[in-house]
Amino acid sequence: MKMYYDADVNTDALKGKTIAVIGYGSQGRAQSRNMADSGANVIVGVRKNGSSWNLVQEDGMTVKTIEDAAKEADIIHILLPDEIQEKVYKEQIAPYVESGNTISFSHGYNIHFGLIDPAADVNIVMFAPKGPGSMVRRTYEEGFGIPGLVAVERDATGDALQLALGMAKACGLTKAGVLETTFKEETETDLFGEQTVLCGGITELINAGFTTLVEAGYQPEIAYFETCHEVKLIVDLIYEKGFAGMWNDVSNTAEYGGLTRGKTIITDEAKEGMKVALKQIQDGTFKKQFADENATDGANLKEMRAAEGQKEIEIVGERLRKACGLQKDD
Ligand SMILES: NC(=O)C1=CN([C@@H]2O[C@H](COP(=O)(O)OP(=O)(O)OC[C@H]3O[C@@H](n4cnc5c(N)ncnc54)[C@H](OP(=O)(O)O)[C@@H]3O)[C@@H](O)[C@H]2O)C=CC1
Ligand SMILES: CC[C@](O)(C(C)=O)C(=O)O
Ligand SMILES: [Mg+2]
Ligand SMILES: [Mg+2]
Repeated sequence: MKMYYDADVNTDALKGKTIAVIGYGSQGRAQSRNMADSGANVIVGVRKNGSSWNLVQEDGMTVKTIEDAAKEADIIHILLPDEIQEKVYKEQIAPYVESGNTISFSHGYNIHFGLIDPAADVNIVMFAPKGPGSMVRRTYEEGFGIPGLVAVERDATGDALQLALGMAKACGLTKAGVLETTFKEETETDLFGEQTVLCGGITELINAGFTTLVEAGYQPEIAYFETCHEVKLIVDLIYEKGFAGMWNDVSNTAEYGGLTRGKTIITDEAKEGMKVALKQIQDGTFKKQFADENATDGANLKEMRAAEGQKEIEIVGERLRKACGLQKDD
């Protein structure tokens, strides 16, 4: 394992460099503000008719069209949704990329799957915060950072790693530590994590627990507290102290019940499903399915999104979060 901290980054790694952050969404907004607040020369490239354009200006950052930002930059850090990066890169970025420039990402998807293929005299790097944009910004404002990953796919100029680390440091990540990886490893593990555990797995687990209790006649609000609300509090314990720290903090009853019953819920069958999901990531099946989905303008995704919003747990949850002051009225 190779971990980089603040002290491993050359102090002048980004000296004289202009960084164009392309996209001002979850990661783009957080990362560009952090880097600018750290003293880096950051410009933001977004489309003129989109909602980000005004937001960049309201935040006091320099806004440009994607083409102008790409033209001006030494480092082009692409933080657009993965599914549109290929088109925007080909049409609005690639024509302006010069020899010795750096193309940077926070997820290896488009490079690993061969959708973006910069010229041979261009660096290809990644630094990826291991968490959502809101946390990237919040922890930076608190004087720390979240951990991240760094990878160099191509070092054309001899200083590609330091450029990536310079940006990671400016975002606050090297305060917590940045682990070296490859585009392949980051892409495959990130997709696996979000599909099977972090996003896909946990929502299905929570909803299965919630509906089991409701169908058995318990109040939905009680079911929500037990199967959803407390998840964060228990995961916070695991986040801070590991499984052992969590088991130590909960009652002996919970520890005994959890250790004997957990395995009967997440059985070998669940692990077999995880293996299938991993295989589909590795052999390109998922990439093809996602591309086909995007070719229909996300028709299935829109339907699934709408169905999620209609779930009882979402309706009960919103009411309860507002009643408890955990969520503000819209
Ligand atoms: N979300 C996260 O927390 C994490 C994301 N990542 C990676 O970071 C990258 C960015 O993800 P994320 O921040 O979620 O992206 P977002 O979906 O939040 O990006 C939104 C931004 O993209 C712009 N955009 C959307 N469509 C277009 C288009 N057709 N043409 C031009 N601009 C467009 C939007 O502009 P407008 O306002 O004009 O629509 C907006 O500025 C991805 O590679 C992702 O995998 C990595 C770690 C965590
Ligand atoms: C877990 C989802 C994620 O991979 C992330 C926040 O790291 C993403 O793609 O948004
Ligand atoms: Mg991730
Ligand atoms: Mg991801």
